[in-house]
This record gives sequence, C-alpha cells and structure tokens, in this order.
Amino acid sequence: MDNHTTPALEIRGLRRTYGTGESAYEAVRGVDLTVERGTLLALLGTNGAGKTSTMEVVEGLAAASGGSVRVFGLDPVADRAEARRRTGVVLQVSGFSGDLTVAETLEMEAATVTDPRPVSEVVALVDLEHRVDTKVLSLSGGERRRLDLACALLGKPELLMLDEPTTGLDPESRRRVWELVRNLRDEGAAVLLTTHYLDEAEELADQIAIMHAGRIVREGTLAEVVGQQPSTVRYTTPDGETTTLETEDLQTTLTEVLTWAAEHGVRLSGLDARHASLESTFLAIAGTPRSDDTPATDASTDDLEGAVR
Ligand SMILES: Nc1ncnc2c1ncn2[C@@H]1O[C@H](COP(=O)(O)OP(=O)(O)OP(=O)(O)O)[C@@H](O)[C@H]1O
Repeated sequence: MDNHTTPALEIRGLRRTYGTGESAYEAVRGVDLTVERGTLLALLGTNGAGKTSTMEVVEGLAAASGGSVRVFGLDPVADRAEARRRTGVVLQVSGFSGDLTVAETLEMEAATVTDPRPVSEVVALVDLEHRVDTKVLSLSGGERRRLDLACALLGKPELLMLDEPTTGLDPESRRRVWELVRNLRDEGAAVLLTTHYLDEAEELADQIAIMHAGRIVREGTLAEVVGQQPSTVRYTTPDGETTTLETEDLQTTLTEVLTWAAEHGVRLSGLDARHASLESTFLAIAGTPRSDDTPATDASTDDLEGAVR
C-alpha cells in the first residue's frame, strides 16, 4: 500500500540466482536498499557486482530468487502495470530506430504512456529543442543519451532508474544531465542511479551504496561511506623503503611518524598523508576477494599495531 511515507523503493534480502544445480550462480546475495522520495541513491560496484541483476528485478524484468522488492509498496512483477506507470527507466543500451526523428521517436513512445507529458515539454527538459526534426542516427552520443532520458520522463516518473546515464558523454553534456537529474530529484522524484563514475556519485548522491560480489558492502552518505575507510600516511626512508600506514587517527599517526623521523634524524621523502576518498574506498573494496560462504566484510584494514617503528 502506498501512503506518503512508503519509500519509493524498498529492497529487502534480495537474492538472484542464475542457472540451477551444480552450475547455479548467485549473483545477488541478500541486498537491502531503500530509496526515499526526493533523494538520489548512487549504486556503485565493481564489474559483475550484481547491479544490473538487481535493477532488472526492480524493473520487473526478472523475478527474485529470494527476498522482496517494493516500488511505492507495489510488487514490480505482480503489480507490473502500476509500478511501471510510476517508474522511468534509462537502460544502458537504447533501442531507437535511427530513421525516425527525435519528435517522431518521442511521439511513438508517448503513445505507450498513460497521460504523457507533452513532447515539446520533454524536449525542452532535456535541451533537445533544436534537434526535434533530426533523425536519431544523426544525433551525437550525448544527444542520444538525452533522448533516452526524454523517453523516461514522458510518464512523469516518481521513481527514476538510471543505468549509467552519462557513459560516453563529454564533460559539458554530463553536467547538463546532472543538472536535469538534480532538478527532478529536487522536485520530488526518487532516483536510483548506477554509475562507474565516482565523481558523478560525489556530485549527485544523497546516499551511496557500494556493491561487491553480490552484496552491499558500504552504504550511507558520502561522508559515512568514506569515513569507514582508514586514512593513510606514506613515506620513503633514505634506504629507499616505502611504508604505507593505515590509520583511523591521521593526526596522531602523522605526529608519531614525524617525531620518530626527527628523533632518528631521518629525512623522509614522498611524505603523503591523506584522508580516504571515495576512490580509495572503492579500490579497497574492489580488491576484496569474493567469498562464497562467509558474509562480505568491509575491506580489510591492516593491523596498525607496532606499524610505526
Ligand atoms: N544470464 C546470466 N547467466 C549467468 N550469469 C549471469 C547472467 N547475467 C549476469 N550473470 C553474472 O552475474 C554476475 C552479476 O552480473 P551483473 O550484470 O548484474 O553485474 P553488474 O554489477 O551490473 O556488472 P557491470 O558493472 O559489469 O555491468 C556476473 O558475474 C555475471 O557474469
């Protein structure tokens, strides 16, 4: 049942297995995610993490092997028509006919939508007014991606699912798409976005979830996700040995390193002290092996005990 407090998207304990018997492969292994109205969740993940497998269940294109998905309280398979009506989807690959113009493409799409936005309004939203009479095959990659978005916006979606919406776009086009997505979110749409661009997540996301090997291994605001990752201090001693320390307390560790160097008269080269970034967090997670029988844990942090000598 949808009331105003029902999340736009609620995924609980989602599992998805490909194949059966000996060759069965569990690509999604117990995923929990919530996207509230008026917020954007960026789902990041390593290749093969299970993002697309998760999105397909939300879109009602595939059934879950376990767990549940609710779109405004609706089951995307059992209540497909109603869930689809409220959802706009931009897939990684679009299937437009190159011979149709932008306007013809949108008019054709609009015919499949209940109470669509006027094509002229959608075209203005995505900045394609000057291209309405252009054939799809003559559009640039960025314009085509904006046409994908335009199609998703025809039905005034309350939940937008964007699968790598800016892949292949130049920086200017990416910024335009960001602005559009931000505006839609600010007007109350919930957005689930997958991306391989970490700066896109930093720029747009209210919440970030990082998926690895079928599980969500980190989730929260950017500060929360990055805050779980240790800071690092790196230096090279005169004998050429480089040391990297991981620490929860950057200031204290750096002070210890510098005090040690001063006391021993050692000149450190390449001294570098930094807080974790989304990139270092992601890379640490990507380096964690897939484990089939134990729950995925946070990326390992080295034991710092005695690390500063
Ligand atoms: N039809 C299928 N049959 C068997 N295995 C599959 C099938 N589709 C996907 N997989 C496997 O499931 C895992 C998750 O794939 P999925 O496409 O969901 O990952 P992803 O996070 O979207 O990856 P990427 O970032 O590379 O697009 C991968 O190991 C993939 O090989």
